[in-house]
Amino acid sequence: MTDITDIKIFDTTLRDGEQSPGVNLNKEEKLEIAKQLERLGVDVIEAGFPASSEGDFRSVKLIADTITQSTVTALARTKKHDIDRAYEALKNTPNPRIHIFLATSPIHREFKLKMDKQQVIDTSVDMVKYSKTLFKEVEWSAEDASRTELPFLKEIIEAVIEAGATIINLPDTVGYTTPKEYGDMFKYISDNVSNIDQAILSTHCHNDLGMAVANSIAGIENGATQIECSINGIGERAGNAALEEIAVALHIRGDFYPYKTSLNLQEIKRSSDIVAKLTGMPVQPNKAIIGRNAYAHEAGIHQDGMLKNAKTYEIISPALVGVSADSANTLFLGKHSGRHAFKDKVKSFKVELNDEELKEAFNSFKTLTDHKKEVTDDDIYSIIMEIKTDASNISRYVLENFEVNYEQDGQTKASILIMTPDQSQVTHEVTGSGSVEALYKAIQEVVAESTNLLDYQISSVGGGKDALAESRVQLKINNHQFSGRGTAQDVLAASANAYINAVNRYLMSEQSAKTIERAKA
Ligand SMILES: CC(=O)SCCNC(=O)CCNC(=O)[C@H](O)C(C)(C)COP(=O)(O)OP(=O)(O)OC[C@H]1O[C@@H](n2cnc3c(N)ncnc32)[C@H](O)[C@@H]1OP(=O)(O)O
Ligand SMILES: CC(C)C(=O)C(=O)O
Ligand SMILES: [Mg+2]
Repeated sequence: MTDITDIKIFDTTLRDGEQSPGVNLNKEEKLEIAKQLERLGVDVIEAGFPASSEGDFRSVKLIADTITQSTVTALARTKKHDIDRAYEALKNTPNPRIHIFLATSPIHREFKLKMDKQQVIDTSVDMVKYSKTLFKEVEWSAEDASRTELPFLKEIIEAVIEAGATIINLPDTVGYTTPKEYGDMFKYISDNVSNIDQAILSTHCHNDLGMAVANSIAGIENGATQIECSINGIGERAGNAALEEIAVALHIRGDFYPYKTSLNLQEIKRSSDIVAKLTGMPVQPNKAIIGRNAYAHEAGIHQDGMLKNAKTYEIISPALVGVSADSANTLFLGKHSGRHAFKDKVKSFKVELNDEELKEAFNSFKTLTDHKKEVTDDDIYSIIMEIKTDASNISRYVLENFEVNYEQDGQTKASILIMTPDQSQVTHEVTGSGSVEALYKAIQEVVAESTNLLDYQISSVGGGKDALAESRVQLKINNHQFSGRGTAQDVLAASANAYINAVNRYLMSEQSAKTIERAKA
């Protein structure tokens, strides 16, 4: 019988994933994702890059102070300052790891770093040694490893292991490699690096040519025992290898692949949902494992086969990854439901709400039942996430009321009543050429910040004609980009909430920057 190898899952949703253009998570959002990653059972959570900003430092620290099961790691350049910031952020977590990187390929050495081979080796060795004075676990990454000369890669890996690195990551930074080529690189390193038994090898693949998952699997077939990946495959440019695809491929093809992970596959759908919601990056319908259509059968011949035996066309049971068979509720929640049933439902999401939050969630749920016949799991999860990541502890704008009078051939009138951060109530009326346009103009003219709408999206959450509307916006506020999201029964209310949410997220970041300044002073 073939031995089964344990594969460690290193999740980089909160670091490389957050490098996706347009994604900007605040610390409350990052913490919610980190808690879900822990429930999913990932071995390592890469929480961020503390030296990159004060905000990221605080997010990594909050995660490190909270997470107890998974290893928490943070990225650092080969610079003492970056390593010190990572140490400060990670020092309270039970299982800390530093992740330092330096590019090794000729093109990065020559044009970006302006270093020769020896300088790249010396800098890496010095910084691994320095890291070792602060951390037991030191991961070193050879950025752009897949375009690096193999003999040089062998030489530098031997040197950093000698200096104390315990994990060696060989990224395909630009998504250029192929499964055969990437696998061969791991084989070469496993066969030729004299001290490789003192470190574990790791993959980190990008999806520019659509081969990130295949490349990662080729890596483990040739000696790697850690895979770096992200939920929904988000990440720089075309993204990283998708965690859910790797996890389910190894599970479903366990007859072929002798590997196992410690992931709780049932948590995959929920992890995907929370990341899509909080990053504002929806999942494409035909995305493997978690797309809306991944378990839908449309063609008559397929439906006929499914009815006769589901295995004719279905290789993955939706329940395996936490997609309920009909995506409907087993416990129907509606107008006549009470607190107990609601609390029970919240419990099933494994999200903790304190009494105050539970009360607020129940009230929002009850309001929703006045408008919606059936409240779905997605609706309730949206309500919970709105509350968990709310900025209500800061001075902010609250849209108290609005009215829009749409005229097909004329000008649409919008009037709003807003509570401003200094607690004054302001009413304002404008005309515009459409409902959303008029509403946004009214808000824009009331808020003190200079805002400019860059992107606007509206979609439905859950199914049915009375589904909740979810809106996402990107605003430019005082020269910074902020995203906002809003959920409501009505599309205009969702749109208005999204706009206000983006402005409040801006205020929140301003207020926390001021708190940091004050703390420093
Ligand atoms: C492949 C990856 O995903 S790597 C991670 C990428 N992630 C990010 O860059 C997100 C966060 N980054 C940031 O916030 C900023 O880039 C910072 C704070 C890290 C640095 O900002 P700045 O000091 O303004 O530098 P900038 O980003 O313009 O340039 C990067 C500098 O780091 C150097 N550098 C790049 N990689 C490394 C490294 N691994 N070790 C040491 N120095 C490095 C570059 O050569 C350049 O140096 P130079 O200023 O001497 O030319
Ligand atoms: C920092 C490293 C690990 C990276 O993200 C890459 O090379 O893609
Ligand atoms: Mg990367």
